[in-house]
Amino acid sequence: MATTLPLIESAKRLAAYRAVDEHFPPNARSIGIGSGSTVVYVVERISLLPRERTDHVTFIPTGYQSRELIVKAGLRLGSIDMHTETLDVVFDGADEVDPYLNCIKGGGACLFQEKLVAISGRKLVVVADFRKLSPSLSTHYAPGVPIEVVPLAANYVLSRLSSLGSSAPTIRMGGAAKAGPCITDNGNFIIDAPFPDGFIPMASSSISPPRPLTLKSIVGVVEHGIFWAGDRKPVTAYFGMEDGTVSVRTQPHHHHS
Ligand SMILES: O=C(CO)[C@H](O)[C@H](O)COP(=O)(O)O
Repeated sequence: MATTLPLIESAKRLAAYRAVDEHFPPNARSIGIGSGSTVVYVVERISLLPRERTDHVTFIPTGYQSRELIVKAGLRLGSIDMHTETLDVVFDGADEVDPYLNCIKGGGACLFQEKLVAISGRKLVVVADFRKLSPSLSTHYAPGVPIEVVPLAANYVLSRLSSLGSSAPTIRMGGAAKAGPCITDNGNFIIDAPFPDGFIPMASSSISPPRPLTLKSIVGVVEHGIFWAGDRKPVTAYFGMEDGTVSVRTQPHHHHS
């Protein structure tokens, strides 16, 4: 394991640097900054740009971690609730990405704000390493689909998810640093809901399949971590590969709405 860690970190960094180099607009006004360990390198790259390219840009975070990254890099912090203008671009990580660039997100429990910021952008640029590539959603990322729920409704949502076909959905725990459940930046719980292979249908970029939408109609579900490429503006994904290259993918079909 000691030898694979630097490889993965360098894969993340290569993907993030290339994504910034190709998508940070010359006259940027506002940029969304997502969450996770890969986005750290996005902010690192942005902070290396000439100040005149970043001085007038407002950076919109997707949670506390991302807010701290922006502040510590000396960049100008904004907030999605204060911001009405479409963001030029949103950079974010992902837990699993299928060939249509549909994603599972929420491994870091930030999926609600990530989705809010992603839909507020003109385009989404995903940065990840090769481990995130997946032929079909919910086959590679073992915990399944992260779902943010109002705490009072957690048991009800668990039972609804089981009857929908999720195998052993669980409330995410805080781990060593927190007794009891993981609490999101919005004060909610996360349920991780694994689904059997094929449950989440492979969708082309223009179709939002009906089944996952039923997740949203469960009382108590705030948001789920399936990011349909068709729900958003164009998506481009940068994957740092094992051989040191970066694989750039765009949606097979672009729909401009
Ligand atoms: O969705 C997320 C947080 O909710 C992250 O973007 C996702 O977990 C990827 O993180 P990392 O870059 O550390 O693998």
